[in-house]
Amino acid sequence: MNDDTWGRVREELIKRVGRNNYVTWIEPLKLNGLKNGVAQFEVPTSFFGTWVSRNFSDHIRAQFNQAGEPVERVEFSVASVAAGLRPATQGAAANGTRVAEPSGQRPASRPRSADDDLPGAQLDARFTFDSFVVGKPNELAHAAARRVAEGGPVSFNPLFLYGGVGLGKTHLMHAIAHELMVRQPDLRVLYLSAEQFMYRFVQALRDRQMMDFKEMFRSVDVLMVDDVQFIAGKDSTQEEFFHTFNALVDQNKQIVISADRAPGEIKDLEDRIKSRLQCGLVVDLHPTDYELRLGILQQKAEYYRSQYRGLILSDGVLEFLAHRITTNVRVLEGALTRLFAFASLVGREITLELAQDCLADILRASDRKLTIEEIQRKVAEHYNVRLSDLIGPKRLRAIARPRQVAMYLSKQMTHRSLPEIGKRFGGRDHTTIMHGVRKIEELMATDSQLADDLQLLKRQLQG
Ligand SMILES: Nc1ncnc2c1ncn2[C@@H]1O[C@H](COP(=O)(O)OP(=O)(O)OP(=O)(O)O)[C@@H](O)[C@H]1O
Repeated sequence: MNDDTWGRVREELIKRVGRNNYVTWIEPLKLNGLKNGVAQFEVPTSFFGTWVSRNFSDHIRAQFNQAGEPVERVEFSVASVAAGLRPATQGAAANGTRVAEPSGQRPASRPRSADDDLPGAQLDARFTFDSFVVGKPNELAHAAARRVAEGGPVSFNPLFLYGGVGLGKTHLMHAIAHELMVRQPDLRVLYLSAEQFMYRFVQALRDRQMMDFKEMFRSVDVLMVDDVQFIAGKDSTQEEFFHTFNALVDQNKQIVISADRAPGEIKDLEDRIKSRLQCGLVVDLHPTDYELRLGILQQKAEYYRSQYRGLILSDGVLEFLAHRITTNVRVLEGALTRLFAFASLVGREITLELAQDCLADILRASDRKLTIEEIQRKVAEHYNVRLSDLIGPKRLRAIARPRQVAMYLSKQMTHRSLPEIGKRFGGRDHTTIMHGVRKIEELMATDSQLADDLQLLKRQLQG
C-alpha cells in the first residue's frame, strides 16, 4: 500500500463523517496493516472498536476502495498495555468487520443491543456518565442512574426518569446502557423509544410474528424505553407493554423508563400501567439552574477548544449565556456550537459582542416573557375547565381552586403586580389575588397532589 493512501482515505473520511465524528472516532485509529483485502486497525478499547465497526466501517471500506486499495473487511484489535497488540480472537461479524479483545480476557464486549436479534435504537457514543454534568437539579436522577448502571441486584424496578424537554433523560439512559455493556458484556441490554416499541409491535402483528416478538422482548436482561408517554391512548400497544413489563419484573430483570412527566400525570395511560410504573423509583430532572448551565457550557467549551484550536474565548461569555439562555440544555448546546463555528469561520475572538450578534435570535426567544394569559390557558387545560370560567365569577370549588392556582403562578412567574393580575382575572381586587396566592401556599404544604400539579405546570410553562 502506498504510504499516502491512508492519509488520502482519512481526508475523504473527514468529508463523509463530519469533523466531529472524525476527530472522535477516526483520528485515534492506528492502521496496522492491509493484507489480503483486510484492513487491520488498533483501537484504544473494545467499546471503541465496536462503535467504529458499527458506524463507520462501511465508510472506511468504501474510501479504501475509492483510493484504489481493495478492502473487503475491516478489523479492530485492542492494544494490550504490556505486550503490544494481541491477535484478534473473534470471528468475522456479518458486516465484514470484527472486534477483538486482548486475549486472556472475555470475548469482545460487543453490545448485545447491536445484535441482529435485538431491535434496539443506536446509542449515542457521546452520552456517557463522563460527559454528564451533575448539579442540584439532576443529582438524584444521576445517582439513581449510576446505581442501575452498576448492574448489581435489582433494587428498584422500574427506574422511572422524567423531566421537561432537553434536560438529559435520554443522555442518562444511554449512559446506563454504555456502562452496563462495559461492565457486563454478556448482558442483553435493549434500549428503544416507545415509538419504536409500538412500531415493532404493529409489525409483528402484521407479519403474524407475535410469538417471536414476545419471546424477544422477554429475553432481555435490561429493557429501557424512552418517552413512554408516546404509548398513552394506544390501547393494544399499552396492553402489550404491560405484559412485557410484568414478565420482566417477574424475572427480576431491570427496567428503565423515561417520560416527559410523572406516571400519574400521563393522560390516557391505563391506571394499572401508571401504578406499575410508580412501583419502583420515580425521579425527576428539574429545570437547570445557573450553576448547572455554566458547568455544562464549560464542559462543552473545553471540547470545542480542542476542536477549534487557536480560538479565543473572552471572559464572561459563558456566564452571559448561562444567565440568558434558560430554556433547555439542547438550546444551550446549539448556541455554543453556533458561536464556535461562526467565530472560526470569521476568524475572530469570541467576545460578548460577537455572542450577542451571532445568537440574537436565540437570546430573543429566551427573553420571551411569560404572560398571565398563557398561564391561565395552561391551567384551564390542565384542570379541564373553560378559560372563561377560570376568569369569570363562578365560585364552584372545581373552578375556584384552579383559578387560585393560576393566580399563584401569575404572581410567581411574572413580574406583574397584584392589581395588574387582578385586572386580568376579570377585574378582581388585589386582596382577592393575595388571598388566592396565600391559600395555594398553605395548601401546598399538605396537599401533595396540588404540589405535584404546580410543579408540572411550572415545568410546562418554563419549557
Ligand atoms: N447534565 C448534562 N450534562 C451534559 N449534557 C447534558 C446534560 N443534560 C442534558 N445534556 C445534553 O442536552 C441535550 C439534550 O439532552 P437529552 O436528549 O438527554 O434530553 P431529553 O431529556 O431526553 O429531552 P427530550 O424530552 O427532548 O427527549 C443532549 O445533547 C445532552 O447531552
